[in-house]
Amino acid sequence: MNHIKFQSDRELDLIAVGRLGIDLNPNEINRPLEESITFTRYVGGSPANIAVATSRLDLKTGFIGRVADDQFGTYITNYLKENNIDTNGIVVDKSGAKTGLAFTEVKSPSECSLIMYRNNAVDLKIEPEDISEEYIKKSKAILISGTALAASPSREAVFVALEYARKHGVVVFFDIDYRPYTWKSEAETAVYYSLAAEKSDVIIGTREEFDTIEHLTSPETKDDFVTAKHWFDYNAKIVIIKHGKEGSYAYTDEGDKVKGVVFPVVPLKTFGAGDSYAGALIYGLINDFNIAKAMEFGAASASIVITTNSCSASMPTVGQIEDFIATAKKE
Ligand SMILES: Nc1ncnc2c1ncn2[C@@H]1O[C@H](COP(=O)(O)OP(=O)(O)O)[C@@H](O)[C@H]1O
Ligand SMILES: O=C(O)C[C@@H](O)[C@H](O)C(=O)COP(=O)(O)O
Repeated sequence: MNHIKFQSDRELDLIAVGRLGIDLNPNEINRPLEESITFTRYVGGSPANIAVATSRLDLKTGFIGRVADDQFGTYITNYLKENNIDTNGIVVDKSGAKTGLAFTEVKSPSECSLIMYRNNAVDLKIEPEDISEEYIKKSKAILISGTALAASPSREAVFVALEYARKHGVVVFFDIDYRPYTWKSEAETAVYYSLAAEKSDVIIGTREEFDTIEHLTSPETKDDFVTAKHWFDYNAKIVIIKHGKEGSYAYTDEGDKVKGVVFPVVPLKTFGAGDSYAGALIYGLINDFNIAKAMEFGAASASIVITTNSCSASMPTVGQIEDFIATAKKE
């Protein structure tokens, strides 16, 4: 049991809003990117990864976003359909904007980074008119990903989605998803992230990401409890603060603090942890798991995904997560 109130009479469980991109992961790893020659293409973009995760976990998942009017846009849309994600909220952009690319670097299992090509990125062309109130009211929850706040018209579209969600009792998950190269200034980042976080029910981020969005209001904050309490003063019911391989903490507006378990693994790469964690956590909360169990699902999903060379493609099923947890508990 958890205290998030999801409307039961909804066609969809989750609608993700925002970035649909492409990950290009090197096949030659454990070396600098300049020494990688071939890459494997995957659908990427944090909200896309999370949508694939929740759909793989049998949540009825939709998406609101824009794709480029080219082969990559076609590939992404087809991949979502193949993964049983409703694509009625996806708009083919005609402006000539291009799909955001994320080249990942795996210098070592613990030294991973991204080089992102996001000039004229099509995901930031999403417009307020792309947001359908009728579509959003069909869902139990929406996922907002912070990078969508980085530029107009995407920024305004997100706030329209937030208004519709709150109007129709749709739970708002806000994954901070801070990608610095997309933003112009720390102040602008903090303003728009704060405005969105104030309207959110569940906020998920790393310690560093919370430091970024609290840059203006409480720059000295580094304390998880102080961070969580700040957001409870608005609409937050749960604040999840992730700490990498040290695990995660959940704070509730009812005064609970829950430490998330970690499943130690030897990672192949570290990226993919956050999105797989978020997808499985959302699955758990929507299925009325208690917070500890939802976090356990998230941690297990993350540990599974970081032992692979991809993010979206390796999102696990419920059975895979349950088997992983059962095996880990036997060891
Ligand atoms: N090296 C690791 N080993 C095991 N679990 C990990 C590791 N890194 C991350 N995780 C799990 O994934 C969750 C999210 O990872 P984190 O790195 O904090 O987020 P992000 O990927 O968004 O930066 C963590 O809370 C933890 O449960
Ligand atoms: O969000 C992006 O554009 C990059 C992702 O597609 C990529 O898979 C990634 O970095 C995911 O890492 P995570 O945020 O740690 O899950």
